[in-house]
Amino acid sequence: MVKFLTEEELQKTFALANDAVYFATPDGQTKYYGFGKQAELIGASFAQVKTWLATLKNDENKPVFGGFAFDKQQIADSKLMNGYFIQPAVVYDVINHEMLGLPIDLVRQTTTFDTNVMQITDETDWPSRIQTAIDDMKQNKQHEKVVLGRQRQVTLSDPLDEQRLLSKLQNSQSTSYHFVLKHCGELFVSATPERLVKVTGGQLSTAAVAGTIKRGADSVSDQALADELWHDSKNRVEHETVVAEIKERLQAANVKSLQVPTEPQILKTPQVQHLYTPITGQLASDSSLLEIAAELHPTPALGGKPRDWALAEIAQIEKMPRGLFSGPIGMMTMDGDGEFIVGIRSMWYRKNLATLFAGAGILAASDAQMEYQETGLKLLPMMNLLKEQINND
Ligand SMILES: C=C(O[C@@H]1C=C(C(=O)O)C=C[C@H]1O)C(=O)O
Repeated sequence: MVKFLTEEELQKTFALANDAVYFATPDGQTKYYGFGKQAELIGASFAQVKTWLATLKNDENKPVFGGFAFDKQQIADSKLMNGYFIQPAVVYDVINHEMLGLPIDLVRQTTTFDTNVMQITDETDWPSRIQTAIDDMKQNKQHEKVVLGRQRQVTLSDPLDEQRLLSKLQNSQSTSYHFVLKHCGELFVSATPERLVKVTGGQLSTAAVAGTIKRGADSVSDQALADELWHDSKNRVEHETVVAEIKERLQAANVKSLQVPTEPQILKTPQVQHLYTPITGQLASDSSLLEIAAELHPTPALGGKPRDWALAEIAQIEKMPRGLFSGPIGMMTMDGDGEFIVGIRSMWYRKNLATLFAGAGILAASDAQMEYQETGLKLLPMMNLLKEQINND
């Protein structure tokens, strides 16, 4: 019998492989590594992925992994950020100790460096740019919400140590999903608390995650902040917009037995706490995971309301296209099950340059400076990973 690789060996293999993927869920039910390439699709749309899936070999129910770009804007010099899907040559299902496919040969050696952060560039004019959206929403009541993102460029002294990155990621952000996709020397990394949609045997689960406040220094102040968030009308409206829209779109997609709690819960990450509403239902027999993902994306947690106005605002106010940031990323098996999460708290890395992303829901009642601070907290999971590249253990 072939010995299953240890986590450390899997992380090392990730660093050595040209094509690799890692996907783990916070409920501990899913943890996959994939290496090598059996099939791929570059620049994927929902329709293209559907057609592509039908061409793949189905023998082992080997999953495919990948992500859709947030919108149609293109990043000119990327083979990953405009949408990319891969069926790896081999997939290691860590939870079930199963290997699907044949191990690939990796003879290359990696050299590891102590990688330092050399330079950080922020969009310091972001508050004044988002103020134009706030002013517009004050004037035009039908413009309810737009989620605006900013990017931070971090220049590194040396290449990323991917093995270290994976091992540090696993020990951080325990209430978030972990996703790392590598192709053509580019890496997309996300530690996101937000599920877009999961389907298991026709049972569908999604969630609204919107409305944010910082964490407290101790449990008393943390609870006080959670209470403040839960009772804050701006955040409750922001959250309710997302819940209502998800519900409406699922009903339009003929999802049955919808369960939508009337009041939100609190979801905590180490940096922030969110309003959170889990939503479940039953997929119609003629529907699919991909169809629901296409229907839901972008929810007003990442786009806004009305959707078309918000997408136009995003394209106009944000300086650079988002690529996979806030796009649906995840995995699917050939039998129709799978899970897409929302690619936030994320970064794109290539050639010693990391681009970090964070966004915030903007309403007429928003304060631009506070939203800038909130996005600063949302950049921390990826900043911490970069800082932990330095060998100090
Ligand atoms: C857009 C992001 O987060 C989204 C915006 C939130 C908000 O504004 O309250 C909360 C969670 C996410 O839906 C991000 O983290 O980049």
